[in-house]
Formats: sequence, structure tokens, C-alpha cells
Amino acid sequence: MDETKTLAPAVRSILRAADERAEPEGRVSVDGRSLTAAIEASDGTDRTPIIAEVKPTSPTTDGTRTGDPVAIAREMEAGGATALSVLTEPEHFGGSTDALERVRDAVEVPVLRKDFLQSEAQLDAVAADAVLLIARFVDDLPALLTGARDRGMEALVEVHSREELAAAIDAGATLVGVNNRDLATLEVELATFERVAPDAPEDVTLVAESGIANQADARRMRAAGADALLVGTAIMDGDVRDRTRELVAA
Ligand SMILES: O=C(O)c1ccccc1NCC(=O)[C@H](O)[C@H](O)COP(=O)(O)O
Repeated sequence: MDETKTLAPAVRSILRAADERAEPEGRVSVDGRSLTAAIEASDGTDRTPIIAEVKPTSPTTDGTRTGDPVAIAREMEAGGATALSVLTEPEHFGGSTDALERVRDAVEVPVLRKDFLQSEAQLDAVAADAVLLIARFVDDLPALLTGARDRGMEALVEVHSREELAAAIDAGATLVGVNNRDLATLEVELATFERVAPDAPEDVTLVAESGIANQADARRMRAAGADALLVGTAIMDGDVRDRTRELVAA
């Protein structure tokens, strides 16, 4: 069966657009800031590591959020974010590689590139400290993991099920995000993280992604084993610095 048929139409459209984007020229080489180390730096403190996402829009967002990505990123950092996630997908998320470059120049924390990468060549579109690799969309995960590492970037491997987690671990992933959003329906269920997390080996750094709306959700994900939380909407749709600070204090 064609795997893409089980995806939401918006996700199929995202993947088609990614496929049609021109391949970057050249090869990036990054002296990356470690996302894993930044998360681990909160161990033994009362801070919740938050990866705050600069998210102009998305298929499930009404309208587009205006605001300079750099100004937003600075507010996130001032609110105590451990790292930032910047969308580089232009057509469905309003992101750009230019926004990521400008954000990375403006902040000191690690910056994750959030996109829908399917091939090694796409890693070269922009220098980031880490890249998201969605297990479900990548044919050869070990090759992409090696490709990212060879360029000096960490990889956050995103999974949505216990089977995908097992495949990610087999491929050598050490930084894993469990997406609470089902890319077949776009529904968000925090129970997804709770179902998948117990299968993760102790030495894997685990990130809970999507649908974390408030401090109660943040505490729920931490109780289920999240080492860090990736949050977009709840931060973007309020006072960015205050919302970040609240989640860091959860
Ligand atoms: O957010 C969407 O609408 C979306 C739709 C289709 C594929 C992916 C999508 N989101 C990507 C993300 O990973 C989220 O932006 C990220 O986890 C933050 O989620 P949230 O805090 O719920 O904004």
C-alpha cells in the first residue's frame, strides 16, 4: 500500500511541496550548539527544558501570525527557552531558511530546523544546530542520521508509535521526539507520548511534541518521562516571553 495515502491531505500536500523545492547547492558544515547538552543542562534544576517554536502558521492554525521571527525568538530566549525550533517550510507553515539564519545569528541557544526532509541533499538548505527527521517520511533513516552528524548537526527523530520508536532506536537515534499529533488525522492526543515513552531506553533524550497548552500539560508530559517539551501554539498565541516563562516553571 502507498504509505502516503494514510496521511492527512494537508500532510500529503506538504510532502509534495518539499519534493518540488529546488535542491540546495553546496554542503553545509556547522559548528553546532548541542541540543542534547542544552536539555541535559537542566537536569537537577527546577526548570523544564522548553524548545519554543517560531511557528507563523500551520494547516491547523487560523490565519497567519505576524511578527518578526527574530523579535519572537529573542522573547523566547528571554523567557528561558532551552532551545528554539524554527519552521523552514514556506508554503504551509510560513517559514523560511532566511528566518532560521537570522534567528540563529540573534540567539545563543541551539536552533532546530523544523521541516519535512526526505533526502540527504535537503539537509544542505541552511545551517542549523539540529534538524528534525520524521521517521515515517524517511526511507533511509540511518543514512540521514549519518548525513546530519557529518555536517555537524544533531537530529531529532520524530516518531508517533512504539514501532516507529523501535525503528528509530535501531537506526541509532539518541534524541527522539514523540509527536502527539497524528499525521493521518492531525488530531492531538497527549496520551500518545504516555503510550510510547515507556519503550524508550534510559539513555535516549526524549522530547514531547505538540498539543502542550499549559503548565498542567507540561507537568503531565514530564511525569510520563519527557526530558524536554516542544511547544509552538501555546507560546505563539500569547505574550511570548510570559508563556515561555510559565512553561519553564511548570
Ligand atoms: O501544527 C500543525 O498544524 C501541523 C500539521 C501537519 C503537520 C505538522 C504540524 N505541526 C508540526 C509540529 O510539529 C508542531 O508545530 C509542533 O510540534 C508544535 O506543536 P504545537 O505546540 O501544538 O503548536
